[in-house]
Amino acid sequence: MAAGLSALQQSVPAGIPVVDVAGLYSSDPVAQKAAAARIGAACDDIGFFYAVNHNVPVEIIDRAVAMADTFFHLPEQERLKVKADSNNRGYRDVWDSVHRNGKTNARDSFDLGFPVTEDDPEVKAGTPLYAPNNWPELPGFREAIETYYGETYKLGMKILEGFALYLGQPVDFFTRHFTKPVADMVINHYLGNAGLHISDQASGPHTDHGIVTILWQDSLGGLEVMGKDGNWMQAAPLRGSFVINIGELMKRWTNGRFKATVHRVVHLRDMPRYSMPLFCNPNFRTIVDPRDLGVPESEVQYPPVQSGEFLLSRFKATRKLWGAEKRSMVSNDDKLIEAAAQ
Ligand SMILES: O=C(O)CCC(=O)C(=O)O
Ligand SMILES: [Fe+2]
Repeated sequence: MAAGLSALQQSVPAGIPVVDVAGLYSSDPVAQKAAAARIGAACDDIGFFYAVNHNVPVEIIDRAVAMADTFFHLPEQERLKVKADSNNRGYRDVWDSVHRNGKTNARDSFDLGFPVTEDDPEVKAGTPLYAPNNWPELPGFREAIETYYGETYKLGMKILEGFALYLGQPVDFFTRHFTKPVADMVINHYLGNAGLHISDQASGPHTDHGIVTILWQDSLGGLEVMGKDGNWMQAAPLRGSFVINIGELMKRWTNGRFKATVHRVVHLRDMPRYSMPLFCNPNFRTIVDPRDLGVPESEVQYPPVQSGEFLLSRFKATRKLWGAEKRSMVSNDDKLIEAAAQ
């Protein structure tokens, strides 16, 4: 069963639109364009929207969450058997991700990527960010998470088709760069602990690094998005929806037209919170250049970057496993992030 429009009846903040994406799956070009127009308008405006009618079966989401919960209840020594290296595959303990104020984010996670094998040419060549996934010996875990990954990945590709239509490009303008994508998924487990202070943010203020994020969050809330007025808006959980948001690479590709908006997670409750973002990023060597979208030379705000190198620079600035000491964002939004982190 796909998640339905009943979600629309639930309360969501005025600044974050709810978009019915069913048109993207239609063979009718009018329906496709209409969905793409709503998606594009949201990305031009705040860079965040809720996607409903997205074709990801709720049973697959529920199963992934249940298996994630089982994994995070394993004894720490079991979780550490699949400890992540600097390829973002496996278990990352609370120590790894650092917040702007020097504190660690109050969460641990399980990370995986687009499936590749040991004998994949990129893996053999040692290209960063390509590595086989690092699965725990937990019956049912791999199957549930791989299935979830596959379904949300399909949604990500549909959304990229919507972006292409909206921007007047061939439908595969973005997806053609996703033959071996650096599309990492993270299962976030926010510890939750009564007595945490607001500065112990579960996830400090940040913008996402890549093209587009497909985020599932549980029913506890805590995700906050910075509004244009500088105030935080609660991105309240909307049952059956995904939160979709634009990252820095897509902002660059669209020459600043699509917004990569600062967000954070504040979770001060005495119970764990789960979220599962899928970060849709293209093949490592994709060149992200606003001129490809017809931006005249004189108006180009962002020089071309190689997607993989750009992501690496961001990981190095934010993750201890990659050498970061204190979060220092490589972003035009640095001032905003600084202000938000006070
Ligand atoms: O947990 C959430 O709701 C958001 C997580 C997030 O923003 C991220 O992992 O980039
Ligand atoms: Fe994020």
